[in-house]
Amino acid sequence: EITKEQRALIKAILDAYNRHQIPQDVTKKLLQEQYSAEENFLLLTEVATSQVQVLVEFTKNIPGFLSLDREDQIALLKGSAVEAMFLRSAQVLSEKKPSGYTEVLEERIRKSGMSEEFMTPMFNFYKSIGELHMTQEEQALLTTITILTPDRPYVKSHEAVERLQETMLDVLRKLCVLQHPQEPQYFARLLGRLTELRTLHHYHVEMLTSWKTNDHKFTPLLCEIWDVQ
Ligand SMILES: CC(C)c1onc(-c2c(Cl)cccc2Cl)c1COc1ccc(-c2ccc3c(C(=O)O)csc3c2)cc1
Repeated sequence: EITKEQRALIKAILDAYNRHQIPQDVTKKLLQEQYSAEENFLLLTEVATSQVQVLVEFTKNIPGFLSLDREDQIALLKGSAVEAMFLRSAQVLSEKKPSGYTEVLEERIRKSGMSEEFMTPMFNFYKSIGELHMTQEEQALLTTITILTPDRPYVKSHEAVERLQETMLDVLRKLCVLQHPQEPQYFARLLGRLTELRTLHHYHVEMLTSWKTNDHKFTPLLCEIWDVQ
């Protein structure tokens, strides 16, 4: 019972999701460079910065996003960047056919000078995403739903964002029923991941502080989007 409009919406979001990816010359470095806590941190910072740029381009292609209040668009991007990056890195780490990035990315995250306490929840999340075997459409829609979360700090037109998010939730719910007929709880499990993302987001604020105290530098874009420095 997916309508024609909803099919068009899925296509638009999936196309945007596939079109906007980190350039090869950036991700390739993860495979080539030395392994040291310093080098790993620098590489992850470079990749995260590139991922934020990709995220901004993807978000601009979410139908309806650009008609939101301009300041709300910024508030949604700032509020969702970390969660969208957890989702993206989770997809890379849980690829069935390891793209070669899977191992190196895990290794570099584990050895980037981040305190141990964040490893467990972070890698539990990665495991729980892997177990879902999400399709491309589900990954793209879940990222979209995360971005369109109305209760981010400083969002003024809460209802406008909520309406957009509900449109996407409705599409995702129908898609889950279609693509996972044997798993009636699948949609609920996906939404459970969004709750886990919020928790990781809270951890991430402390992660940044622990890196900062060890005098780790971020890029201007990351400082801007994460309100650090
Ligand atoms: C500033 C930095 C030290 C940092 O702080 N918190 C986190 C951070 C961490 Cl450590 C975990 C989760 C979220 C964040 Cl923000 C990070 C690193 O963030 C990342 C962002 C994005 C990728 C990422 C995306 C796509 C791809 C692809 C692909 O698309 O083909 C191939 S390799 C790859 C790698 C990895 C790490």
